Amino acid sequence: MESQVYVPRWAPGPSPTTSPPKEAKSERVDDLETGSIASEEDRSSTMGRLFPFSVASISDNTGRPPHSDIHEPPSLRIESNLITSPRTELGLQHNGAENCITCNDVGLNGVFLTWKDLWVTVADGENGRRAILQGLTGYAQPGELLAIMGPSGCGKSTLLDALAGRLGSNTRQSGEILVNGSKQRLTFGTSAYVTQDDTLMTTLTVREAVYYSAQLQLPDSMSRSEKKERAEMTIREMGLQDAMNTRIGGWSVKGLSGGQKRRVSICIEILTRPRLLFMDEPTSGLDSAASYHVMSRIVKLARHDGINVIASIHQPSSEVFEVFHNLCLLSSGKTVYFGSASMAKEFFDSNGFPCPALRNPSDHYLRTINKDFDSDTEQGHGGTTSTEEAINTLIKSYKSSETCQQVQSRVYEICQLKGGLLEKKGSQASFITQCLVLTRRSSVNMYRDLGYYWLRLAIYIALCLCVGTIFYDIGSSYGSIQARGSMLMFVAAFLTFMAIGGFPSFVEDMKIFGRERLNGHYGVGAFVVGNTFSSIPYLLMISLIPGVIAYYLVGLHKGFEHFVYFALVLFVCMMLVESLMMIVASVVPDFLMGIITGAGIQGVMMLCGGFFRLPNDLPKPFWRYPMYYIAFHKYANQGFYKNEFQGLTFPNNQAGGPSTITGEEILQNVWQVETGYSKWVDVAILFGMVVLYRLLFLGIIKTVEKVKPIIKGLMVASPEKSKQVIEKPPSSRYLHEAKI
Ligand SMILES: Nc1ncnc2c1ncn2[C@@H]1O[C@H](COP(=O)(O)OP(=O)(O)OP(=O)(O)O)[C@@H](O)[C@H]1O
Repeated sequence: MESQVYVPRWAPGPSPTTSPPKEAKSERVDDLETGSIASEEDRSSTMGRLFPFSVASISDNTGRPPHSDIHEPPSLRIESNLITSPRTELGLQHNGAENCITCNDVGLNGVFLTWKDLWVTVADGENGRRAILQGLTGYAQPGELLAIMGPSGCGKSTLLDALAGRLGSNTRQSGEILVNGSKQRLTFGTSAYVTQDDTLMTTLTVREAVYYSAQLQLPDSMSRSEKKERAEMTIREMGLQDAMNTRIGGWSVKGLSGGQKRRVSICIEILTRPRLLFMDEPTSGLDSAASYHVMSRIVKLARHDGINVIASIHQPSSEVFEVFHNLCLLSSGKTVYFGSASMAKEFFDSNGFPCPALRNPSDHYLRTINKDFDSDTEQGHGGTTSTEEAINTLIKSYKSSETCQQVQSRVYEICQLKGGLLEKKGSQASFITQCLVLTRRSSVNMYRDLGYYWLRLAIYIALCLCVGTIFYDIGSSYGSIQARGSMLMFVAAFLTFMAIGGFPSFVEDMKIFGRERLNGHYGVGAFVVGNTFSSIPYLLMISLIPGVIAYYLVGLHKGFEHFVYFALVLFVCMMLVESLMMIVASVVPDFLMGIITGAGIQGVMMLCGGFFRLPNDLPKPFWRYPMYYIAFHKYANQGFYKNEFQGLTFPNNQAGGPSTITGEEILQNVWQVETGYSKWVDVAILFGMVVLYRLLFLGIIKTVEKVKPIIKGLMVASPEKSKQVIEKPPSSRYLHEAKI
C-alpha cells in the first residue's frame, strides 16, 4: 500500500482529492424513491467517494475486489482511495444527487459524535451508586447507522439517552461526549429522537399526524402541497400507505397496531431529515420483513442525506443486521464489541464462540452474552463455559484488540476535527404558523376525544338540570337570598372544579408536547397559544349550554346582560381551572397525582373564597391575607353576587328592621362583598389570573429546561474508578501519517 494521507473534508485549504470527480454528479447509483440498486460497475466507480473523508493516495496492491476489505477494521480502512463499508452491497452509496452525502458536504454539515470513557451511575440504596454504563468509548459518523445491541437491561437506552443529553435527573454521568469534536449540549432541537414508547395523538389519522408534523417542522418557504407531498412520501417510505386514513388509536379505541405506530413515530422524526437521529428500538413490534424494509430505508436516507443514525436494536434478523455499519455490543453496561458489524463474526470466532451454521449471527451474539438466565453457553469446540466467563473473555479480548485501539484512534481523530457548533435542527416554520397549526390540531383532537369536553358537557348538563330543579323558580322572598347565594357558590366552586375532568386528556397532550419540544418541533409559547385558542370554543359551549339551563330554571336576576355576565364568569373560571391544571401538569406529570394535587389546591381556595367562612371571619393573617386574595373563588363569588343582587329588593323578615332590604345592603351586610368597584373588575381580575397562570406555566417549563441541565452539571461526579481518558491515541499507526 502506498503512503496515506488522511484529510478531513472540512479541513481548510484545497486538497487534490477532496473533490469528487465531476462525472460523479451525473451518476445514478441508487434511487431513494424506487429503492433501485446500483449496478456493480456503478458501485465501483463511486466507491472512492463513499466516506466523508478523502484519503489521498493510494492504490491497493492486494488485488482484492472492493468488498473484500470488510474483514479489516472498519474505522480506518484506507485503501484504493476509499474507506468503505459492507453497505455497498445494498447500493447505499452515491446516488447522483447534488446533496449526496458521499460526494458533497458531509464534512461541513454532517454530525460526528464521539464518547470517551462514558460512565452513568444511579443511586442504589444499599451500595451507594450503581454503574449502568462503564467506561464506554465509541463514535458515530454521518451517513452511517450505528446499532447498539445487547441483552435487555444492558444499558442500550441509557447509552442513547446519555448521547442525546436526555438522562434522567437521578443519574450521574461522567466522561466526555463531543459533537463534531467540541462539547455541546444535545437537547431541544439539535437532534431527533424516536423514543421507545410511541407518544402520538391517538385521535388523528396517520396522514393527519404526519402532515401536521410536517407543517410544524418544515419551513414556511415550502408550499402546502410540497409539505403534503413530503408527508405522504415519508408515510409510503415506511410502508404505511394502506393505513393513511386509519386513526392512530389508544387505550379506548383500537387503531394502528404497535408496529404501525412505531413507523408513524419514525415518519414524524425523519420528515426534516435531521442530522442526528437517535432511535430506541425502531423495529420493536415489526415483523422481520417490515424491520428489514424500515431499517434499509433509514440507512438509505442516512446515506443520502448524511444523517448520523444511532439505534438500539433488540433482535435484528440477519438481513437487518447486514445493513448496520457499526455495532456496539453491550453487556451489563460494558463494551463487549464496538466496530464494524460485519467484523463481529470474526471477533466471536477468534475468541472461541463461533456462530453455528444456520444461526442468525445477532442471535448468536446475544445468546452468548445474555447471563440473565444463567444458562451455559455452548461452544463451538464442544466444551461449555459459564456465560459470565464468556462475557469476561470477550470484554478482555475486545479491550486488548486492535479493533479497540482503532476505535480509540478514530475517536481521537474525530475530536481533532473541531467542527462548528451544532445548530438547532428545530422547526423552521414561523411562530405564527406553529400557533395556527397547533390550534387546528388541538381543536381536531378536542373534538374527537370524548373525554376532553363532550363528557364534561353531558355531566354539566345533568348537574345544571339538578341545580335547576332543586332551586327551581327561586322567587324573591327573604329566604331566596340564602338560596341564591348557595346556588351561585355551587356554580362558582363545584362546576368550575369539574374542569379538572379534562386533566387526563391534557396530560396526554403534555406528553406529546414533551416529545415534540425535545425534538425541537416548536416551543412552549406556541403550545400555550395553541392550547388556549383551541379550548375557547369548547369552554364557551360548556359554560353557555349548561349555564342557560341552570340560570333560567332557577330564575336568577332577569335580563340578558345578567345572563351574559353569569356565563362569562363561568367560562373564565373554567379557563382558570384549566390554566391551574396546566401548572400542576408541568410539575406533576402523572395524571392521578395531578388530579389529587389540583383537587387539593382548589379545595383550599374554595374554603378561603369567602363563602364557607365570611371574609371578615377568616383568621388573620394567612387566610385573610394573602389566601383570600389568591383564591379565584373570591372574585367569582363577588362577581356572581354583584351581578345577582345589585338592583334587586327583597322583603325583610327581620323584626324591627325596614320592610325591605336592597341588594346593596345584602352584598355588604350578608355576604361582606367589596362593593367599592364594579362587577366587571372582578371578571377582569379573573381574566388577568388566566393570563398569569398561563404565563406561569410557560415560565415553569422554561425554567425547568434551563435549571435542569445546570443541576445535572453540578451533579456530574467522577465515579470511583481509575480513569483512562484518551489523551493520546493508543495506536498512532495511522495518525503519524495524518495531516489534519
Ligand atoms: N434512571 C434510572 N434509575 C435507576 N435505574 C435505571 C435508570 N435508568 C436505567 N436504569 C437501570 O439501568 C439498566 C439499563 O437500563 P436500560 O433501559 O438502559 O436498558 P436497555 O438495554 O435499554 O433495556 P431494554 O432492552 O429492556 O429496553 C436497567 O437495569 C435499568 O433498571
